Amino acid sequence: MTDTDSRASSSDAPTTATRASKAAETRASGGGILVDNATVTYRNGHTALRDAGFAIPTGTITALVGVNGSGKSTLFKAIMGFVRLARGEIRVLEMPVKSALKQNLVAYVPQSEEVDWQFPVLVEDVVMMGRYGHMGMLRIPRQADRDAVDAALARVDMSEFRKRQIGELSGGQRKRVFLARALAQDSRVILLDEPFTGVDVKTEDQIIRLLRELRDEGRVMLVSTHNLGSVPEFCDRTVLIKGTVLAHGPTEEIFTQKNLERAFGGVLRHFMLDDDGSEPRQPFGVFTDDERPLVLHNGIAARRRRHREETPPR
Ligand SMILES: Nc1ncnc2c1ncn2[C@@H]1O[C@H](COP(=O)(O)OP(=O)(O)OP(=O)(O)O)[C@@H](O)[C@H]1O
Repeated sequence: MTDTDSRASSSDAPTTATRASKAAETRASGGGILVDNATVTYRNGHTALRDAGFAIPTGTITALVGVNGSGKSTLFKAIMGFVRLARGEIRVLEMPVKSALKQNLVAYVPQSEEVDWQFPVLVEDVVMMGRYGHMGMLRIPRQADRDAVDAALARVDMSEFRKRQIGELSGGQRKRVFLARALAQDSRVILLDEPFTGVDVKTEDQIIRLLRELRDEGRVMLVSTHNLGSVPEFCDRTVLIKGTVLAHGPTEEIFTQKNLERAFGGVLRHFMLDDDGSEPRQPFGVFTDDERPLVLHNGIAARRRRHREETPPR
């Protein structure tokens, strides 16, 4: 897909100073994802992403948070090489996007709306698609491919559904199948577009547990989500986006009331409550963009109690 027109100009050529700072960012990215000055302009002239920059290391889960239309999917498309950058650069695992894609290192778990659920295909066939890049031209699966599919289905607890048509599954089951496809691909970088939309809390917890395991295996995950309440629980880092990157870094530093207000403006429902009415007041703030609200106490994101015993995000 080439949804963009190229607007690169000679004045954007990197100077020695910018090259040095980019090298520093690449080191800081720890070989994960580096987005440097990335700008995407669609064919109709709309610039959906302007001079976006952040770096995330491997072995981490990063939330991509912003209002509808802030450029989250556009950023995913740019990392997947579906849209061209007008200027700037994206590097994945210290290589250009093209090379990373060629080596099957990047997997994408799409939003539900992007999938044709009426298309007659079995669950196991969807997961096998993750193996295509490992097969020859004729796409004849070998034992290693079948083993990878079996393992991936087992890991998301969907083995018993393997002969079902994909359209016959619930929303949460469909998400798990697409996660299994990413697992079968054995990619090091996994991009998840709204993995929690339309799934119940139990499935959401299952997905979060799996993402933590993948993080501990040294993979890098970028997760777009409107479930603000879940972000401090499982995302080590956060990228706040609104046409550009407003802020990025460790979630506890980025998920502040001030930053969230910048990212969401008046879009979020935001309540301020006093805890006991005593002076000086210690306000609770509740931000809600979806079914799971984010609770801030003294401007700091609170976590759900039941996750406190688990390994804290790094
Ligand atoms: N193919 C396209 N051509 C022109 N403009 C587009 C195209 N795709 C997206 N846009 C515009 O680019 C902006 C960013 O869209 P994008 O889909 O990246 O947002 P998003 O943050 O993923 O939104 P959501 O949370 O609703 O999924 C929006 O203003 C959108 O209308």
